[in-house]
Amino acid sequence: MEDAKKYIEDVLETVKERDPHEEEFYQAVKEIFDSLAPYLAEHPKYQQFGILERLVEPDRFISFRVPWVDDQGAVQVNRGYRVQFNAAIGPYKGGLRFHPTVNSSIVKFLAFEQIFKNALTGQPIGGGKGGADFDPKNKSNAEIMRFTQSFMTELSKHIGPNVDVPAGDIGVGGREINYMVGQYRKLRGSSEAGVFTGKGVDIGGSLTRAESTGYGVIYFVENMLKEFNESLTGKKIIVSGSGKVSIYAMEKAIELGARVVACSDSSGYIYDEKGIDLETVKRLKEVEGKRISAYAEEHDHSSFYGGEKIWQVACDIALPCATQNELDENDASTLIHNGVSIVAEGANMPCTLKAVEQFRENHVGFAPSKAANAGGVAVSALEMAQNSARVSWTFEEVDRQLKEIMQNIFDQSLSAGRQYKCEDNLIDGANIAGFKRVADAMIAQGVL
Ligand SMILES: NC(=O)C1=CN([C@@H]2O[C@H](COP(=O)(O)OP(=O)(O)OC[C@H]3O[C@@H](n4cnc5c(N)ncnc54)[C@H](O)[C@@H]3O)[C@@H](O)[C@H]2O)C=CC1
Ligand SMILES: O=C(O)CCC(=O)C(=O)O
Repeated sequence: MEDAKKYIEDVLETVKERDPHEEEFYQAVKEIFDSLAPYLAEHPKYQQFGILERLVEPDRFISFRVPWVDDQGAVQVNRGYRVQFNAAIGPYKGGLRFHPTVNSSIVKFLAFEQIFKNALTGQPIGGGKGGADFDPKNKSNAEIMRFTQSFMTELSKHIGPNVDVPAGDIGVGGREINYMVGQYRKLRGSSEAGVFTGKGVDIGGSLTRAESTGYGVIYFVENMLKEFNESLTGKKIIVSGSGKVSIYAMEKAIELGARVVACSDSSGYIYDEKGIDLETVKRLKEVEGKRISAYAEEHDHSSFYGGEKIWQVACDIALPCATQNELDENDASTLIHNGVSIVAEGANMPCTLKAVEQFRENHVGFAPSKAANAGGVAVSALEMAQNSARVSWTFEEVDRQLKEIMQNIFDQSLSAGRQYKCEDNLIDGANIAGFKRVADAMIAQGVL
């Protein structure tokens, strides 16, 4: 065990020395490697084959200029990225994020997480992620189109249905994906649909993809509750964000009898004791592009708390579904003090390492992002399968497969946690189960 711990520490030290400014990337690597000591101790082959050293270095890190012209005729320049991290079990797969905070650390942490998340789904997909430091807020439709076309002019040289298949993430939804598909087709003179997922259904997208990440989070939580013979009925839930993941997590939770009382955006949160009226949130966010405060203006029994964090609202279940490191150790203490029993990560790495430690110490049921939010990428892989076979499955069929995949991810994570940590620890369990699949595939293919 001591040898395994030393091996992990050495590789973590190298990561820090090589890219000292990449804090989020280091955090993501540490979160996974900290789970692995007992497993590595039992299987020395991983050290012999240099698996950890190879895992932390991407196959390829692509960074490029994205020039575009705004509505005033001025030239703007952004930086685009694609990290092709690991393809041991399939083509690179993972979303694109358009947000001003995107940098090398953010895209590397997201791509690294994606390797293990994708492995947990059991499907043949490797790990990648990308994006740009472009802010889509307050941009016209024409500006969004010109930006995405310029972004795709460069990215198209690096992707393909059997090479790298991007999708959406923060700031990238159906409209942006459709523009990118259009530009790819024009540049390549090819009508292959499978180069992107999250496409509009009319151009080869899969039914249920839009809902899949949020629904998957709730299916995962249902599995956790079943262990205690409990259900979602009557549970009080809070959900951060009000974007693609949050909206469909709220939708499924409400459908299954929970009471969602609060959600947020980057300006603050709303609280509605009677339960959030989701149709209003959908209209405000998906159609009108308004701030969440507009909800309180329309609903007398609700309030808006500007600039405040949602985690002060007492609840049974908290779902951080907005962005990385949005929930720190102080927020964790507040939630624990107010009696939270489950925290499930819909966003990628929304809880800091110290917050996770607090949840562990206080026996709060904790669903880590790579397991809980894997439903989105899992349905993306189902979209790829449908595109290859030139078929379209019904909403019910894709939803059925999604449920089954989330159940499998839960079962694998629970049993690996029990086997190597002797406890119901989904964090270590998910990390070990995901690592095993990728590392074994790497060993089987030689030193590359
Ligand atoms: N879209 C997908 O299929 C998947 C997304 N994710 C992750 O889920 C998270 C959300 O992604 P999407 O819903 O796709 O993005 P989105 O762009 O549709 O929504 C993001 C939401 O987060 C809010 N937000 C951003 N910063 C915030 C802050 N500091 N405090 C409160 N709210 C804040 C925004 O206002 C917006 O409501 C990200 O971490 C993403 O990586 C994970 C798996 C799949
Ligand atoms: O559907 C996909 O390929 C990407 C999903 C994603 O970016 C994620 O799981 O974080």
